[in-house]
Amino acid sequence: MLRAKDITFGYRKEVILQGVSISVDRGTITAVLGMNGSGKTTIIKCLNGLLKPWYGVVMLDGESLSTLNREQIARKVAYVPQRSYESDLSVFDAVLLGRKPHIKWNPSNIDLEIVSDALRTMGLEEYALRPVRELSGGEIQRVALARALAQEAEVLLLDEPTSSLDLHRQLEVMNLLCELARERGMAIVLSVHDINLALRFADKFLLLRDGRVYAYGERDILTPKLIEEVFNVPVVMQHVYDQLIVIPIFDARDAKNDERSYIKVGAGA
Ligand SMILES: Nc1ncnc2c1ncn2[C@@H]1O[C@H](COP(=O)(O)OP(=O)(O)OP(=O)(O)O)[C@@H](O)[C@H]1O
Repeated sequence: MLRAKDITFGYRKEVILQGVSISVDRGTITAVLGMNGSGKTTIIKCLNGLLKPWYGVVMLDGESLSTLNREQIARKVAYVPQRSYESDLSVFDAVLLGRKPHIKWNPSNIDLEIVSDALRTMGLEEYALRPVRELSGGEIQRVALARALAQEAEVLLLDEPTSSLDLHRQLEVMNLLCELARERGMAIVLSVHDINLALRFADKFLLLRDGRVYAYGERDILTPKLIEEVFNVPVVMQHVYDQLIVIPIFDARDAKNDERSYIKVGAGA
């Protein structure tokens, strides 16, 4: 559905991404992982055509993104940025904006129904008439997700979609994304810092380090050694209730030498 080949991109003269390739199939979730500044947002923006790669090509359903205009892209690709906007619009109108690529003159009853469905799915019905700027960070993040749902795109690109959500909402949103992938066949790419959330819900993993692909593949590529190399933190991986989890470990001797490198996760870790 969405393929990027050998993407190289930089801001001004500085190279940020080098030779990044990714292939996203319908019905799957790909998690993009890496340290702060490794290029996760940048690759997601390249996949959406918001940034034009210096080299390489992004193909959307067999067509090069560079040959499509914003509206053609928006009919197929929805993008939820990391920092969602604060706006004077009501929640309903903000979500209705998701229908823009489909609306000619006025929204039809079908458009309004789709917006209502998206609000319902994201648990936002009671907020429909409130201005977005009065909502909490997590509520605004759900508005952005509702708008992406209303867009009815086949590809969903999400930049840290769970970063402002409480534990309950994180699981709710990730389960919803799984449902969208499995039942509607959407191709989903998300950047995420919570490696355990990624492990639990994603099918494929793209690990970036300094703008290059350090590893790319299915769950079996994620080993403690690889995670340590990418995040510079030693970890162990354990099964808990059939769920593989990553636990950062604390080495007192090394931490004494370099406090920045290690994260303490609690006694006995
Ligand atoms: N508009 C910009 N102009 C110049 N440099 C930028 C711009 N946007 C990002 N960068 C730089 O590009 C690099 C990659 O940024 P990017 O936002 O893609 O990283 P990220 O992996 O998403 O980081 P984070 O986990 O902190 O969100 C960083 O060094 C950042 O400072």
